[in-house]
Amino acid sequence: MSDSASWTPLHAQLHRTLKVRQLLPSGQRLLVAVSGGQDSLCLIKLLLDLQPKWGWDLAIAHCDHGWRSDSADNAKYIKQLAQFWQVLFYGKTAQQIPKSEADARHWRYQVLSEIALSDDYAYVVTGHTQSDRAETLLYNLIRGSGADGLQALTWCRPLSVEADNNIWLVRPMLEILRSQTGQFCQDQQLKIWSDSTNQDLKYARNRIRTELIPYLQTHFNPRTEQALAQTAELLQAEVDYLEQATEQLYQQAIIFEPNSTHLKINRLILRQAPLALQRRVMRRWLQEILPTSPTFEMIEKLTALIEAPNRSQSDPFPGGAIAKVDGEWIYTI
Ligand SMILES: Nc1ncnc2c1ncn2[C@@H]1O[C@H](COP(=O)(O)OP(=O)(O)OP(=O)(O)O)[C@@H](O)[C@H]1O
Repeated sequence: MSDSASWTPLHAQLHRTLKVRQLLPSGQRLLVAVSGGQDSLCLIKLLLDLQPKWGWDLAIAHCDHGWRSDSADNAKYIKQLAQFWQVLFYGKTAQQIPKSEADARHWRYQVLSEIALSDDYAYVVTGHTQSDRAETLLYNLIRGSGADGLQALTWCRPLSVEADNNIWLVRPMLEILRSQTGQFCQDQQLKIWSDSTNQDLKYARNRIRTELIPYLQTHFNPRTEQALAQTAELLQAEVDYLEQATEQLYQQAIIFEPNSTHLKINRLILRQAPLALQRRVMRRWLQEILPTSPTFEMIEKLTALIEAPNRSQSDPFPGGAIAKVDGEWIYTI
């Protein structure tokens, strides 16, 4: 613990989570993503205080999207904090202002990935909370997601799906509420850099946070955030299990045609499997052949071919591929 810090229940909670879940092993180099909001400030302060116990090498990364008039001052503030804490600071400014939240996120993760790769950080750590998890679950539920989207924010995942670079994105605060991070910053007298775009109700996520969750808390369940996060936690284990079973079934049922890029899949093997796995295998197959993510309708059409009469075929998928039934096989042309 640093000199001025005292051990609070939140320190103990994070320490316990890190131990039980083995999220950030001792002695590792950690790149902590700090926006200046209450969650990531709470995260970095807790990690700094726990550092003597774990022996990590900590650094701070801040990404300036440039989309608020106070963006540069925000970045400067984080740099000053890093200097005060004597922690290495990486500040990156977007060359072009991102057009959407999704673009901003994409750029941010790319930047974090590049820093981690070039300066040898095996872990990038973010301040996502239990409240974020609950909101993400609700957001995805309303948009019609399956269990995969509802598991909402996992504790740990590879930072980049494309590159095999062994950098992990870790979210150690998924059991800590936003109300707790706010209280912690206040108790520790940490100045929060408030993000005016967080109040903008044109962003669906903000409306879920400021209107929908409080409504659910008042009228249905005061522990709405915890309950939704718990659902996400349960679904995470179930999705892991289903994905393993899917992979096994896929490998049993699929055949790669020699001298061709075509794949064919065995209907008799798939018929033995439950619908949940049939759908997942078909999604997996479509992910191989389509240029875009498969939709629910596409997966349903392909799944229907498992029981369809011989010579049935699908409508063209994006990119032009068609699936056809030939006896015990479904193949694409
Ligand atoms: N500008 C930034 N610079 C550095 N880290 C950031 C920045 N913005 C967000 N983060 C990191 O990401 C975490 C989540 O932030 P926020 O909820 O605003 O992002 P999000 O885009 O909703 O999340 P996600 O990236 O999972 O979709 C923060 O706690 C912080 O660790």
